[in-house]
Amino acid sequence: MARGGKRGGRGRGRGGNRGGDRRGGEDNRVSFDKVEKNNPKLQGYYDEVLGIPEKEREEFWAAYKRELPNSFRFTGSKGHALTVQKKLKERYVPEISKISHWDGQKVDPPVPVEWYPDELAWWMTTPKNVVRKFAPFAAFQKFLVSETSVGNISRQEVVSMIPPLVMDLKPGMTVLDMCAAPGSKAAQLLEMVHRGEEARVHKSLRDYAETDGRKTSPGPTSSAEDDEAFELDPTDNGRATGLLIANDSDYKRSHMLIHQLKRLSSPNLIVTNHDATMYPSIKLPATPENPAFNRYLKFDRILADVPCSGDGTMRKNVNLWKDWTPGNAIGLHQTQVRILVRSLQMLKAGGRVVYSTCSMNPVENEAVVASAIERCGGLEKVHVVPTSDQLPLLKRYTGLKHWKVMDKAGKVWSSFEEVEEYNAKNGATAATEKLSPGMFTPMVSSPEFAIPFDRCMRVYAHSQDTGGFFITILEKRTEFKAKPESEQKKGEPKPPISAIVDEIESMPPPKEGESVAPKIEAADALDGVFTAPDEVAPVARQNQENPETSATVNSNKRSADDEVEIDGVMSTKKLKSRQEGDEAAEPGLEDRQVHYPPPPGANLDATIRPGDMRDGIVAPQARRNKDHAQQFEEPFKYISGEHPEVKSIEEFYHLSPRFPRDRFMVRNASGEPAKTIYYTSALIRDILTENEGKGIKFIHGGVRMFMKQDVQGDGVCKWRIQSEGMPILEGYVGEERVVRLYKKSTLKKLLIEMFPKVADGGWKNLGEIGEHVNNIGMGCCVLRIEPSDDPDGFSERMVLPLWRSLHSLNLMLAKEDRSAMLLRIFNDTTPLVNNSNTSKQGKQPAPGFKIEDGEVHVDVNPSIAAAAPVGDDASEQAAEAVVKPGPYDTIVAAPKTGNELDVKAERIDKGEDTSGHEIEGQLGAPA
Ligand SMILES: C[S@@+](CC[C@H](N)C(=O)[O-])C[C@H]1O[C@@H](n2cnc3c(N)ncnc32)[C@H](O)[C@@H]1O
Repeated sequence: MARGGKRGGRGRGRGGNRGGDRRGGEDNRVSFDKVEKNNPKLQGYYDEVLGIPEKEREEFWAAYKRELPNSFRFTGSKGHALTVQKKLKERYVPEISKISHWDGQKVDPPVPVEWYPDELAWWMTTPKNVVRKFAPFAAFQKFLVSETSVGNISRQEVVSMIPPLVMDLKPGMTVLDMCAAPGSKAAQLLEMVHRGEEARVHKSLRDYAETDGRKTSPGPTSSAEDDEAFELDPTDNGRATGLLIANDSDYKRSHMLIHQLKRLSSPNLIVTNHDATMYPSIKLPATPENPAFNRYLKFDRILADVPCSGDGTMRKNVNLWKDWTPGNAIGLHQTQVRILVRSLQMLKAGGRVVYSTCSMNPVENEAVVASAIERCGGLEKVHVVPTSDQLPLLKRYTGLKHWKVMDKAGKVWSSFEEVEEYNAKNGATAATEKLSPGMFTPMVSSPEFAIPFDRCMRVYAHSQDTGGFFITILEKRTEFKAKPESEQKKGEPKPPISAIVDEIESMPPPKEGESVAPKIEAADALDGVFTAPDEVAPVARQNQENPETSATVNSNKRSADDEVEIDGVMSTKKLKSRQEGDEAAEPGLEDRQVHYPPPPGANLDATIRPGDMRDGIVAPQARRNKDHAQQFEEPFKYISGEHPEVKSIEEFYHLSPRFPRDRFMVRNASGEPAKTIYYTSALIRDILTENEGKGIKFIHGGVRMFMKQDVQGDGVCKWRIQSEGMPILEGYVGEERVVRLYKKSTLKKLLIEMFPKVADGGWKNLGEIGEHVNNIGMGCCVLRIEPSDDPDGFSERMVLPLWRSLHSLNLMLAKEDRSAMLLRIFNDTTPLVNNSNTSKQGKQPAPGFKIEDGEVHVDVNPSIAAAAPVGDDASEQAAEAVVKPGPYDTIVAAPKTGNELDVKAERIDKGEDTSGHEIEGQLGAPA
């Protein structure tokens, strides 16, 4: 597809509706055009160091001056996503191809990104906000929004898709994403952890169907593909056994991450909130096969997509043209090295870390790779993996072999010796004292020690109409002891203490009766810096060193104040002064402009948890200490398979013995199932259990499997299956609670009509399922939509939760999911009909909402707005900030334009007599 200059001009012409937003917010396109795209310092430096051939330079800079194409990705691990991809090809591409520009020229429809496997990534030249606002794109826009909200599509910039693709991640692996928010790459990684799972589980169910006396869905009895998929992760009846830990040090961004990843309903995911430079070691339980007392989790794959100056994103973050300063790269270099070193430490030998930035500056790229390799013991310990055979259709440049460094005052230096000479002669300046040897091209005594920078990948805007990116793959050859940072300067934060942990971890377990203390002393001696009180010292130590990102306890409900007192580490007062001190002391902070900055208003108390906002009142816990309230997390408590509630579920749903009973979890201190029962993989259970109360900040884990429901009638199970847990559980539910549906017309009726009547002969209007649902006992059941050859039949299999109440029936689906399915399967946008009694009284705004001038407004703390990434282009995939206030299942605040958010709140209908509310509104973010 011809890409390049034409799209910018065309987009401008088609901008339509410019400034026509109801709140008069400024159109993004206007601001893109307004910013002057000329910066002699930036352009001069990159012309000098990047080695772009003279004849390409004009094209190079011209590309950075255009807006980015609009791109999105289908969720690879989900069968539905492929159906959605088919819809794009068969319905929307032909429709878009008919749209013309004002000059009569046809619009370019979306096309697959040529280098992305399986046509799962697509892009189009028409800019995002033209698609959003220009009427002929309305149906396509609706499709994108609804499929994004249900997790079948992710909006993501194409270069950002590269790092996960080169990780060679295989099902069954343990993976860590060090800096994961807002989560577009983490979503890709999670999809890879689950690759082949649907086919594997299906095969396993089929293999055991006869033994277990269960029916499986129609379809081929076995396929070579299924067998192949099975081999990828064969244990645990085909369920994925791998793990993704997605981490981010920014609490609010971590919640964006949770929202992004929750759409994938993975029981193999944990989200943590730690400073990656000191990422804590995660303990594993001793097992009969592995009795070591000090077993720590090591990873097969780690992504270090580090905070960076982000100048590769100028096409999106247009203000970088005027705000760019070389001090940003200088200020971030050290943190980047630390994150990479910590990543390498936490890898298994033979494991791989992918290091990436969206910056072009060698100080953040090749220099970081070189410094980290050097600190980890050189090329003998860490291998730079060749990349020339990866993604052959992706055009890229190799890494730089030599580079110069621009200091924050704009002076360019060739070597650190040159800086030292200058300092010796003239005295160090504020700019030169920030430079360190690791930022420069490494000097090597012999060619075999030379880092093969040609294996690094550099992607530039002009090559394939993308943003800029840097990617390197490192493989850990053997364990090593990282060298301490040599150039520790006055005022810089202490080096990570992680080295000591590695020493402790790699020690043999104590013999019976032997104390652990000598091991720790020995480990202390190795580093000579720290005294580790026990094997979990890293976390406690990190909490002391970095109170800003610490202080969560997982075990019980305590305020942060309590926590500090109970831990006896520091008083609140001390903690506060330490925080202030830390902030002031952090080098380079004053001139550092980290890409992906906190969203506007981030210093507000932006963290709202369940209950916080009920009736618009901030919960006492959140009020008590506004700085620390955000750090409270409910504990993760596993419940026994023998628990009476689990037994009641087992009995009601006739659960197969093949479904594990030892992975159900609740999130409250009492450990009793109150409202929700979650499910996790076995490895996640081991991790959450083994590390409970040890200070690791787990902020998300588990898929909601059962929700408690008010029920009428004897023998009705009060635990309904949540739709996100349905795909995991459904194959193991007994026939007694299964309803099968084959006709599109039946499903369409169930999607459009909420609570269709069953009693008083109403079942006769429900077609093929009428008789069955009339006779089935009350409560939750599994609706299996089976494929068939019938002209009114389905080509794909689907499973949905269904609720049978005394008089009626209801699909337990959020309205947005119903609408998305109606659109996808029937190309239908019919408004939904609610047959429930209370809904007939009209839509009543629930507490926290008000209607003004015919518009519904969400009466929420402005911090909701602060949590949303307004103007934060990092969250390319329509980043939405989700909070969970009051009685609502979801509140989604999505960036609109300027300072505005679209806010949508939804409560999923539960049972017959409670009507749901779905209210949309707008919320102005604080100026
Ligand atoms: C480049 S962004 C990551 C983008 C993300 N990988 C994605 O694909 O959506 C860098 C992230 O690093 C986080 N961050 C900054 N410093 C960090 C640190 N010391 N430890 C962990 N995360 C950090 C920021 O909050 C930001 O979310």
